[in-house]
Amino acid sequence: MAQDEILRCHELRKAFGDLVAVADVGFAIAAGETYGLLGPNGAGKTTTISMIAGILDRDGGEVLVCGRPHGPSSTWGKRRIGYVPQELALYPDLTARENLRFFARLHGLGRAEARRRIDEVLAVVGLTGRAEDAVKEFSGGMKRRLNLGVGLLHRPPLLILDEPTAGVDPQSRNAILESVAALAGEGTAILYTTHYMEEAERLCDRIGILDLGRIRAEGTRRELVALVGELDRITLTVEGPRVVPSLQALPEVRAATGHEGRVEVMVEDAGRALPRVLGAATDAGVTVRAVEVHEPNLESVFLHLTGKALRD
Ligand SMILES: Nc1ncnc2c1ncn2[C@@H]1O[C@H](COP(=O)(O)OP(=O)(O)OP(=O)(O)O)[C@@H](O)[C@H]1O
Repeated sequence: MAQDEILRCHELRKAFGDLVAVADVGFAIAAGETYGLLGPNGAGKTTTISMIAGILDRDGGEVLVCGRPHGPSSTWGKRRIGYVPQELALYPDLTARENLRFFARLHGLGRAEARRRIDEVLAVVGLTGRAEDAVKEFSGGMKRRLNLGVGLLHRPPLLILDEPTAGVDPQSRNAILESVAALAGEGTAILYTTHYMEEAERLCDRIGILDLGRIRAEGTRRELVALVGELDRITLTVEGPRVVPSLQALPEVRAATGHEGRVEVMVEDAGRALPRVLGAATDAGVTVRAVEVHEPNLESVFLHLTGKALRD
């Protein structure tokens, strides 16, 4: 095990009757790393993380939390996991602070420690100003933020989030994404499931693409894009002599075409190629009026790997 490895799972399997929900899933997450499980509805995300959290019996495979085997009967592992389910687990008649106090007691936090920790958690999820309000008066997004706060009370080294932004307003979504990034910055290992590719791209260091209960590919966004052979596209709006032949001569350029003052250049890595492309254009005596860079996203990777769109 790598020294800072917080989670490792392999060969996870789960069937519901004849339906194989998770066929063979494995990955590892280090401290401070955010791992995204990206897949459409029904791909097996919730089933996978429920087995990892130890709230669902698995048919096969292994889960190690901080190096120790973990399962439904392991309280050692559960103390190291903060699991935030899709469904809200809050008492609507209690205030935010009272809810947190209740769950802090369940975690066995002492009175003084609980008070300190509740204040910290309220700040992390951006609800300090609403701490004394009853949860039934909260918006859906605020309830989701409090739900996240409950999962943080015991300072778990591993945080598991099941589509934490599904159906929340943009302000709460942003607050949740910022909280998650801050927690990762403090060293928490985060397992994040989503079918929003923008969130996976923004938050996750590595992404596993899950389809029909299997991880079809894994890596950083750039690695995944490279894996399926997608290229970046640079579009130049130009004035002046023909520039396409000198662009085609650059080793970074896979293809270049031009039409009516617009030149399309295909490259592997736009960030690296752009200075050379602009330099070649200037050398050819061309004035560049505008530059646009289009990087292929995870949606196209997903389509490539599975033949279907992420969102139905
Ligand atoms: N308790 C259950 N009994 C029977 N089938 C189940 C059960 N839980 C999940 N399934 C099925 O297993 C498959 C995977 O479901 P799962 O909830 O893990 O997917 P998901 O990727 O989390 O999807 P979503 O984004 O909709 O939550 C689906 O076909 C689902 O209908």
